[in-house]
Amino acid sequence: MHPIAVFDLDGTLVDSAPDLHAALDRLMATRDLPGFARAEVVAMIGDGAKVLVERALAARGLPFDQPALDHFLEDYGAHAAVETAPFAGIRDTLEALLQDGWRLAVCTNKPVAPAITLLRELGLADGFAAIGGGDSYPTRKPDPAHLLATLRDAGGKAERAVMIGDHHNDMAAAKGAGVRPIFAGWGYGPVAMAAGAPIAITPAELPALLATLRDG
Ligand SMILES: O=C(O)COP(=O)(O)O
Ligand SMILES: [Mg+2]
Repeated sequence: MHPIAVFDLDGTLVDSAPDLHAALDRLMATRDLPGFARAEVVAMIGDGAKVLVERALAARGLPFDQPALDHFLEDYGAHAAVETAPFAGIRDTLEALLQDGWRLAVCTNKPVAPAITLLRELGLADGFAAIGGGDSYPTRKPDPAHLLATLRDAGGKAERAVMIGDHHNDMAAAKGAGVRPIFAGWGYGPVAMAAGAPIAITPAELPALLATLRDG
């Protein structure tokens, strides 16, 4: 069975904060509310679109409401790849891992529709055996069932997999699933979120790091 490298999306494969930020600011503008600084938005990312909108509204003293989420999803879905780009070195790293015999998958809390749109627009979608979104299965990260379902769809199993992510949700899902975690030090999460997992400072470190895990 293939070894599988499962990647988180936002903050790990792609720097998606600019388009999430822009869509959130447009949502706020529809309600005559002020927008956010990038650092504020980055700190709100990690638990999917609903929680993102919930956090943005809460920051303005408002409760969650469904029309706000619907507006955000429609707007973001149509503008997910305007400024969003893969982090430096990601394309080469994915290519190197495929060459090394790794199968690749994505496990993201972003809803699966914009996740697929985004990966397609960036020309990355074809490399992945499975893309498990935040609404693809009954639960999402940190629930290990999200990662295990993604692995199943990719044709792999936990013992031969690694999970690369930038958030404590990624590390928790990996731990719970019995998958070896790697913390993406280039992403949005503070390094304390690594919680003891090996840390890669740049994507270029991954092929060598994963080779030690596969062979070790
Ligand atoms: O959409 C989010 O909030 C997080 O998405 P991620 O799981 O790809 O980091
Ligand atoms: Mg992330």
